[in-house]
Amino acid sequence: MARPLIQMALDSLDFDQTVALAEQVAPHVDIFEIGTPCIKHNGVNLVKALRAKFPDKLLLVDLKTMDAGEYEATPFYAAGADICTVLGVSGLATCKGVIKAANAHGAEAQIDLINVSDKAACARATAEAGAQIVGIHTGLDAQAAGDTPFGDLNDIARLGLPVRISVAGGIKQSTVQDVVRAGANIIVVGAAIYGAPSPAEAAREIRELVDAV
Ligand SMILES: O=C(CO)[C@H](O)[C@H](O)COP(=O)(O)O
Repeated sequence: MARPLIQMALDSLDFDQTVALAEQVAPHVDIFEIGTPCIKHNGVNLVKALRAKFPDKLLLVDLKTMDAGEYEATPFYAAGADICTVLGVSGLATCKGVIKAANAHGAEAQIDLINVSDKAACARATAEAGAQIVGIHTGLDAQAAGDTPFGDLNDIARLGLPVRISVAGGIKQSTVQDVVRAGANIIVVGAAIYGAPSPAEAAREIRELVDAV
């Protein structure tokens, strides 16, 4: 298996703080995720700024698109996004729109399985439609209620679909190696890095743990 990628979730609303945090953790992560609240607040200009500052990093824009897939995603790919997310609950037509926009830009579409009731069916159908990545995702509100992404990760990994698997939802130092072993190709980390006393140090620890598996 290719080396798992580490994705840093940039979840601040503040433009300058987001860029500053990206600078701190850059040596240790592969993908910068512009989180949903952050992209809603700052828009496409933040994509352009991060693209210009970090030409060698992958950029994921967490649009969580729910409708008008191609129309919504196109300007973000055009601004330099490598990956945009679309909600599996939006339905196949919207997912296909984002996949089409991704393909038109030589980029990738990620299907977020958050709150999808039949995750295996959604993952199968969207993989068949050409999605490159499916995201197992326990959102922040569900985490607060005690949920974790681990069971869903095992279920989806077992399907052996021709997609990369991303996992998000409270991943931290004590769980990151288990998710790598369970088959995650992209490990998303937010609070465990940005909430640490030293985000750079926390990102470095995560990198070491992932690379040691
Ligand atoms: O997409 C998100 C919320 O919808 C977060 O960015 C994602 O869950 C990662 O953050 P954390 O590691 O704090 O859960």
